[in-house]
Amino acid sequence: MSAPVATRHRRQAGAVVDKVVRRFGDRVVLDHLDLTIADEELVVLLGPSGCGKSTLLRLLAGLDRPDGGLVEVPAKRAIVFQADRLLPWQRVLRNVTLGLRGPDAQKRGREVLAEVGLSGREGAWPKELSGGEAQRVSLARALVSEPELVLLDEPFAALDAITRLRMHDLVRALRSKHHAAMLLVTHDVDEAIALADRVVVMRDGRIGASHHLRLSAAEREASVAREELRSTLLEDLGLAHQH
Ligand SMILES: Nc1ncnc2c1ncn2[C@@H]1O[C@H](COP(=O)(O)OP(=O)(O)OP(=O)(O)O)[C@@H](O)[C@H]1O
Repeated sequence: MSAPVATRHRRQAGAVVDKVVRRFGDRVVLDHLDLTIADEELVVLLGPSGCGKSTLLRLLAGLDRPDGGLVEVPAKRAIVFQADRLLPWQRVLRNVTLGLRGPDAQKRGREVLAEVGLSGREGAWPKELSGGEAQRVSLARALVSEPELVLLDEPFAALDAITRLRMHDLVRALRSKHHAAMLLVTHDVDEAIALADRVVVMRDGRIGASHHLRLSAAEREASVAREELRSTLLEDLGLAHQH
C-alpha cells in the first residue's frame, strides 16, 4: 500500500492535516487524522495523556514526518513548549531576536517584548526571570518573525493559576495584533473555554469531537453557557462530571 507521505508548504496561513498516520513500532498513535485550521483561527486541542497531541504538534512544526497522509503548513511557523527553551547564555533581547536578520532586528525585538509586557527587561538573563516572564519571552520569540501558524504545546501548564489567567489575557491581546492561526494543546478545559475559537478533542488517534465556541467574551465568563460547555468537553474526554 502506498499512501502519499509528505509535509508540504502552503501559501495561506492555517494548516491542513489530511489522513495523517504516525506509528511508533506497533503502536498507531495518529490513525488517519484529519484537521483543518483556518486562517487566524485559534484551535485548542484537548485529549487524554499519551493520545498523541504532542506528536501532532511536532508534525505540524516539521520536527517529525508522518508515516502516511499529508501535512500542509505555511513556511513561517513557530512553536512554544511547556518549559521555556531560552538560551541561558544570551540576554532576553538576544533570545528574542536570534532568528532575525537585518538592521531592524533589535527594534523589532524591543517592540515585541513591549507587547508581552517586558519593556525594561531586555538586558536580563533568563535565570533572572520568573516562570511567567520566561514564557512571555518565549511568546515574544515565537511572534517576532510574524509567523502564520503558532503551535503552543501546553505553554502555561507549569505556571500558577493567577499567572496562567494573566497569560490568557495576553494571548487574547496578542491575537488582535498578530494575525496568526494558532493550535494550542492543553489539559485544562477552562483554558480551552477561555481561549478557543474551536475546541477539538482527540480520541483513538483521530479528532473525535469539535466544538465551535461562538461565545462573546462576556458569555465565556457567564456561568451557564460556560458550565454547559464544560460538561460537554469533560464528557468528550470521558471524564465524569464533577459538580
Ligand atoms: N519518538 C517516539 N518514540 C516512541 N514512542 C513515542 C515517540 N513519541 C511519542 N511516542 C508515543 O506516542 C504516544 C503519544 O505521545 P504524545 O507525546 O504525542 O502524547 P500527548 O497526547 O502529547 O501526551 P501528554 O498529554 O501526556 O503530553 C505515547 O504513547 C508516546 O509514548
